[in-house]
Amino acid sequence: MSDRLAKILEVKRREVAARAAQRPLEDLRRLAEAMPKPRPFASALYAGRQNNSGPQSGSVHIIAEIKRASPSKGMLRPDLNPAVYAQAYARGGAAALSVLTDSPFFRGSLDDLKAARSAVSLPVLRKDFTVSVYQIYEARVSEADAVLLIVRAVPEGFLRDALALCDALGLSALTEVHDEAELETALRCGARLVGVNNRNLKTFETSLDTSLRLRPMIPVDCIMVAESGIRDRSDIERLVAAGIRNFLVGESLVRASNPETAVRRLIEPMVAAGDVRATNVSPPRAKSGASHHGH
Ligand SMILES: O=C(O)c1ccccc1NCC(=O)[C@H](O)[C@H](O)COP(=O)(O)O
Repeated sequence: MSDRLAKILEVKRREVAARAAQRPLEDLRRLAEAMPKPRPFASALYAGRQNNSGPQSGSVHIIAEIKRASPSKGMLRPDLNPAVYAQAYARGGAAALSVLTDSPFFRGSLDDLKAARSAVSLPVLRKDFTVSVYQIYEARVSEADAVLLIVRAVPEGFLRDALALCDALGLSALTEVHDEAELETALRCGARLVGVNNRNLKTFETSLDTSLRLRPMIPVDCIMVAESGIRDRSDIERLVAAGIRNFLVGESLVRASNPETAVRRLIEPMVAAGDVRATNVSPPRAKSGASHHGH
């Protein structure tokens, strides 16, 4: 794999091995198994039938991301305070949070995840490059409610085992794919929460067409999340029109001058195609720290 993801994975494997040398897997496993139950992550998202399309069926659910930097864009917001952002996203009506815990490429940490999670009552995804079960136990011990599993980053056998482990620990697993073959692998391994990454991890280019192309292949009993490259309301509307309801949004929220308003703007009720856009639509009222999306 001679691409940009391969370099990240090389660093990640070394990093995890170094941590495992400090704290053995067995210790971490015991701690993880004694943790209180995670917050439900998958059920905070829209789980309606994926073929139930049309601009007005179902609401928009945002997984709002916390990241200070990224490999594709460099520094985004180096002084970002995770607790402050978590509260702003929750007030804006986010359904869940995603926190980058990778340090070398995203300037994140497990402490960021803990700070964000303890500031709100939303479920939180540990966004990292999972290459070892060690990181899944680590996520649980750090109170994550969900982890990311990137199909392209791991062998199929590991993906199957990782999904089973997440299940046993009560963690949701967001299984990320970028093309048809990866989607088939994810489904074969039992993934039911599927993230379609619009970013090509070989080149870092993004195209919303990836989500539009793969959406019809997602079985109706799966929850789909469109990830990456979602800049504004018009991008959401384009994807909603194709029946997509769950979105993972990072850069555009982190860069926004007001992250609370930025989330709210993305989830405002849609008007039917052809209608004149209402200018006085009231923003949804979300209690601080709680998702307004009840299921
Ligand atoms: O964001 C990157 O540059 C990146 C590069 C390589 C691997 C992963 C990367 N991002 C992780 C993510 O999944 C995104 O942060 C997430 O989907 C949000 O994307 P965006 O809204 O485009 O920030």
